[in-house]
Amino acid sequence: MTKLSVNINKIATLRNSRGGDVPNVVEFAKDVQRFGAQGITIHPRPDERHIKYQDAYDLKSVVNTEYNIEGNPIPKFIDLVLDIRPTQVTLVPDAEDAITSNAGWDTIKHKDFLIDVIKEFKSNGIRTSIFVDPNLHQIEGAKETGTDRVELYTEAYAHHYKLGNKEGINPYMECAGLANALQLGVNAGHDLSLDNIRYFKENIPGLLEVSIGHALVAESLYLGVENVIQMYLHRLK
Ligand SMILES: CC(=O)[C@@H](O)[C@H](O)COP(=O)(O)O
Ligand SMILES: NCC(=O)COP(=O)(O)O
Repeated sequence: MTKLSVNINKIATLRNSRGGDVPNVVEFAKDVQRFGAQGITIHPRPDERHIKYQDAYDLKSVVNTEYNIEGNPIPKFIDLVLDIRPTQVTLVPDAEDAITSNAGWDTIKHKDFLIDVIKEFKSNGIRTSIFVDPNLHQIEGAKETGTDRVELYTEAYAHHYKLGNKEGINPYMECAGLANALQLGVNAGHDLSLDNIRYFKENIPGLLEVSIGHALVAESLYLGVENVIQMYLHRLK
């Protein structure tokens, strides 16, 4: 089974555009869990332009599914995650000014850093995942860091799929196969959508979790949040 973790960054973006508390991210998290989502993902960025650090604390008591916090492990982020102790932390090598995540880790170059950070999170009982491009060397490098899982960066898959280029799945199949063989768990995320999720799920062995935000919120504008969650769950069976 593949778990659906709903990324609620975009709900915070909408709220922040007015400066008040509408829509309320905590209520939204409660609702998507009630509608069947098996996880909540947030990705606080250093400028807090969408999810604020306080949101991460406010969500702690209401997330009764898997709580996944993503981000660049700068000291402030590490402290936040150690304080909250979510189910999972996903490490993403974001530049401070990145509009959205745009690359996976170089697990070879940053091996020593990743080993240290991952050790600290795991020794505090937090499952770890690292965001990687679909590249076999990076999967091998990830294994060396001691991480529990990898999150495959699916932007390229989504792009190829939209162009009708089904072979875009191939590097992801190979990387997931290697990760399975190395006993690394496989998550995936970025630009996954109702259109492209079924083919991804059908072709990726051992897909444990997908985190989806941007498309899911956009689709919900037309179809409604509850319907959209049900549609994802159906495709992820
Ligand atoms: C790691 C990843 O792909 C997502 O967390 C994505 O970057 C969401 O972040 P934004 O909502 O800031 O685009
Ligand atoms: N880890 C990926 C994520 O949380 C959501 O990415 P997107 O669906 O907003 O592109």
